[in-house]
Amino acid sequence: MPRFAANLTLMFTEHAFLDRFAAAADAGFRAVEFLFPYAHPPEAIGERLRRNGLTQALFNLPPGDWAAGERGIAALPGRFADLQAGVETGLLYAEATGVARLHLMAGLADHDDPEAQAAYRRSVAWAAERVGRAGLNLVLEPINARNMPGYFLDDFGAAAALIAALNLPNLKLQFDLYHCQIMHGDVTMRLRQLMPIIGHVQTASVPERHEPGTGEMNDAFLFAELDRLGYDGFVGCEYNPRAGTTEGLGWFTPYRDGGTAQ
Ligand SMILES: O=C(O)C(=O)[C@@H](O)CO
Ligand SMILES: [Mg+2]
Repeated sequence: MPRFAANLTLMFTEHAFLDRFAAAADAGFRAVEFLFPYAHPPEAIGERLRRNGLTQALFNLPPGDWAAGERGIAALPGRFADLQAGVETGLLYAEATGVARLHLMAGLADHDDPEAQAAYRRSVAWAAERVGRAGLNLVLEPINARNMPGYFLDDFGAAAALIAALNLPNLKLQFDLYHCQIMHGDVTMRLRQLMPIIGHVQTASVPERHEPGTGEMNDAFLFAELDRLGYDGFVGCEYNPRAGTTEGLGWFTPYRDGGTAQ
């Protein structure tokens, strides 16, 4: 039975961010994820988790200047000091929340540019080692070009090749089912092939990025496949509710009160 994590950046937006933790718990979620916690003090996030009996499944390391259009800085030459500072900030929130994995965004860069490739490899290696010293995994997520034009990490094979090349025990793949379908298709076979390096999974319908079961994929089949493959992590619900978060949770009924993954 997959352990689903409500994505509080996209779900329960009927409430202020810090009130979404209670809304997710009231809806039956036992875990949450979000893109960024940095607008709030770490203690406030930790307190909401404890108060609502929630596990923090994932969040992203600081992405640079998001409002100015940056989507991560790991592949941007000349931003290594910013990358290092961002990891230290992320670790403060990791300590406050007890999260076991952090996502490092690559940024908007040409994936064929040797300087961007070198910057990214250096950033990933350093960040993985640094978060590893705190007992955490670092995950890398390929993102499709429709949602994020120009994003550096835009291929599951490239992500898997870098993870293999660096061969770090805490460096894993963030397998977003939505992106895989859009970029490559063949989702079940890629899950089977990449399962040994998967550190986090996310779900959303394709092409609209709504609730599971509302798009072209048989999402329930994929969730069962995760069970068949022995995946014991979280599945982040990174979707935009079609019409009200709670109204759209019918898909979740068979999975409510999932397990206790860390
Ligand atoms: O865009 C996605 O998909 C994500 O998982 C965001 O957190 C950006 O990485
Ligand atoms: Mg994702």
